[in-house]
Amino acid sequence: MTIRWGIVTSGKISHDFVNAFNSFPDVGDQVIAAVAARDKSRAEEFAKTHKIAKVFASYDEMAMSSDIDVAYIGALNPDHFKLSKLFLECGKHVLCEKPLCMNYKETESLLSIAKSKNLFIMEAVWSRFAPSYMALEKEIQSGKLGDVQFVEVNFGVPIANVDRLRKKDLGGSAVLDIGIYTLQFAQFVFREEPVKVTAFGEINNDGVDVVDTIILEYSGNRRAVLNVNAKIRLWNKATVYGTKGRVTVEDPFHFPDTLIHNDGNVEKFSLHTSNQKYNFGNSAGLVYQALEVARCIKQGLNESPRMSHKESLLLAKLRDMVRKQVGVHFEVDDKEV
Ligand SMILES: NC(=O)C1=CN([C@@H]2O[C@H](COP(=O)(O)OP(=O)(O)OC[C@H]3O[C@@H](n4cnc5c(N)ncnc54)[C@H](OP(=O)(O)O)[C@@H]3O)[C@@H](O)[C@H]2O)C=CC1
Ligand SMILES: O=C1OC[C@@H](O)[C@@H](O)[C@@H]1O
Repeated sequence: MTIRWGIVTSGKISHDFVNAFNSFPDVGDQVIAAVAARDKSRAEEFAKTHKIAKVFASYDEMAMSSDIDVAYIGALNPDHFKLSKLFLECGKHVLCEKPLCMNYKETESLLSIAKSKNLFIMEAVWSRFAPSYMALEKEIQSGKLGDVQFVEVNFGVPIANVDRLRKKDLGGSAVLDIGIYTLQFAQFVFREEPVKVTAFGEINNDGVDVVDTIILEYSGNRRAVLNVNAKIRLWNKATVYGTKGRVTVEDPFHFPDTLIHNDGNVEKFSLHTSNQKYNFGNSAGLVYQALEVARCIKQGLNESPRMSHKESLLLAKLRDMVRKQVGVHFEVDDKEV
């Protein structure tokens, strides 16, 4: 069974996703079959660049076609719910860029639509499929660190002036865009809902958070301190501390290629290099989530155990809690889904 992908939008991350896919040595029985954009000429240009066979004049046309099995949604945050819903209701599986939705309400509604249609959907938290994350999980589960007590993560990228980050109507929010990676890292380590969330930050003149400091408290007085910053570049690493030692996930922790183990051993994970031009760091790693999507679809799964629906719901809940404390409110928060 060939898995046929339909790329939704001709944007930067869609470019990176297709580049990562096409440059990977073996994607198995999968193909990038089609693309759709708001404007057909942009879709045609995208298709020409990436040698994609089919171009659709609109998202709706591709959703209704029988030419694709799964949609990759590379749209702006406010359109994730609408477009994922469109493709699900047309019987297509979905991989939607992070954050899956603007808030918990949308996330819950979208996942229930997928369940009712018996279709696969996943939030593209691509970090979870990094080979280095598999090694990190093994290290934590091995007991070498002892009992994990503390996690600290920094994620600072100077993108506060990028429209999709700084403008509320485009879904701008540091916690939605980059803070999600720090939250998912803490959840990857502790695997339980925090008992307390404390957050404070800075908002811009559009009411969008550009800096967030988040403290997650877990059972047994375990904690995570997350520094999120859209104004300046930080040393974007994550460290997991236990009673017997620590492991550091080097910059960029959100898709790392280096782990520094407690004994000082530096473990490297090479990404398939190619002459592709990417918009974002380590984007070659975007292919690993696509391999997982295909695996799950072929096994008839509706979700991936590595980035489950429960996890997406919890991340949405935590983002809503952070936004409430920092003072960021979206119009969509007042709407019934
Ligand atoms: N996984 C990762 O590493 C990354 C993930 N992302 C995520 O991907 C998503 C897109 O980010 P990115 O690719 O940088 O975004 P872009 O600025 O490239 O825009 C993506 C698409 O959104 C549509 N769009 C652009 N402006 C508007 C607008 N004003 N109103 C409505 N639609 C518009 C266009 O679709 P069309 O082509 O159809 O016209 C565009 O191609 C975000 O949700 C972000 O969180 C982003 C970067 C990295
Ligand atoms: O997901 C992402 O990766 C890191 C940053 O580039 C951010 O803006 C983007 O959305």
